Amino acid sequence: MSLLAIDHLTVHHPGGTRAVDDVSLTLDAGRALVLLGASGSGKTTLARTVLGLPGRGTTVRGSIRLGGTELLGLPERALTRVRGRRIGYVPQDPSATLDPLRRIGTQLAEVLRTHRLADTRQAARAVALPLLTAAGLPDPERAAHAYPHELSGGLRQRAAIALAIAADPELLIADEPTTALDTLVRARILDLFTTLRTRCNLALLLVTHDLSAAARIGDTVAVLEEGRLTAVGPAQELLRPDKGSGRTAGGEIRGSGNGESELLAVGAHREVRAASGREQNPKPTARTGSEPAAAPSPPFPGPLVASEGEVSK
Ligand SMILES: Nc1ncnc2c1ncn2[C@@H]1O[C@H](COP(=O)(O)OP(=O)(O)OP(=O)(O)O)[C@@H](O)[C@H]1O
Repeated sequence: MSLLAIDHLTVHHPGGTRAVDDVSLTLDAGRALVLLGASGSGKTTLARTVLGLPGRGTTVRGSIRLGGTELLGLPERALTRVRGRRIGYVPQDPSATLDPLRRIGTQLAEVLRTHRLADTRQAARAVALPLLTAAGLPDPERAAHAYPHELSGGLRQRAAIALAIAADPELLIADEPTTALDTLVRARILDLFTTLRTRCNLALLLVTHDLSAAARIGDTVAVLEEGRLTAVGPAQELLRPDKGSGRTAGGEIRGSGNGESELLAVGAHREVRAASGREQNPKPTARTGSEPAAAPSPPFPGPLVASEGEVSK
């Protein structure tokens, strides 16, 4: 049984916009699923619906099961327990989850105590430092004492990731978590997700409009267009440029819609061009001050960006 099973999910926003249209996907423990699509394609609505936060006045149909538990229709109190405890959330802007007025360590301790994973301040502190280390903060003691504004953008996002994984969730949902970061830091944060997923058997649902981020995360990619699932498949297949043509298979693969890595049919090509030198996928680098070194790059053919009007914003 898959950890996450989304079945025939349809979400209407007030006013009638069908943001998610009959989407079925699955995600297993320890695996990654990248939701890739242009602005307005429904990625955030889908991810937030899994979190139980589709938005006021939305109509949701279908099914979302986490480890066999149906999430749709759960009372708010039960959903609150699921969020944080079973599903961790990393937003684009870490200030959405970090309180600017409290130290990082205090915020981590609160999450641990809320979910009854630590009874005392001392116990919470004992867990907080390894969590900050796991999130790649090079000086966890300092980070624990810091207020969010005292950390660089990359380290702040790592602190938000530490908060998201504090309760040892089974699923991590990250919505454009690297969009605000520069290219090098972006690669390192993406590699951190891969490290967490493989070391902690954490399933990752990553929302992005960025093909290079999708390629770096790898595993399975699901392409959304106007709320519909138009392709599902392994990143290596879906994002690989055809030899010499500069196109990917992403536009020509029709997914089965059930999240399995099966490539069923061939249609029109989606044009993709290689990035310029400045956008090159960064190679692993030595530690440079505040940011720890990146993990080795995944075996993808190189940097990719969508052509104008396609999957990039
Ligand atoms: N609260 C809302 N009320 C009405 N319509 C909404 C609301 N939120 C989103 N929408 C609409 O739903 C559709 C999907 O939006 P959504 O934000 O899920 O897409 P997205 O792919 O995440 O885009 P982006 O990358 O720009 O965030 C869009 O047409 C959007 O205008």
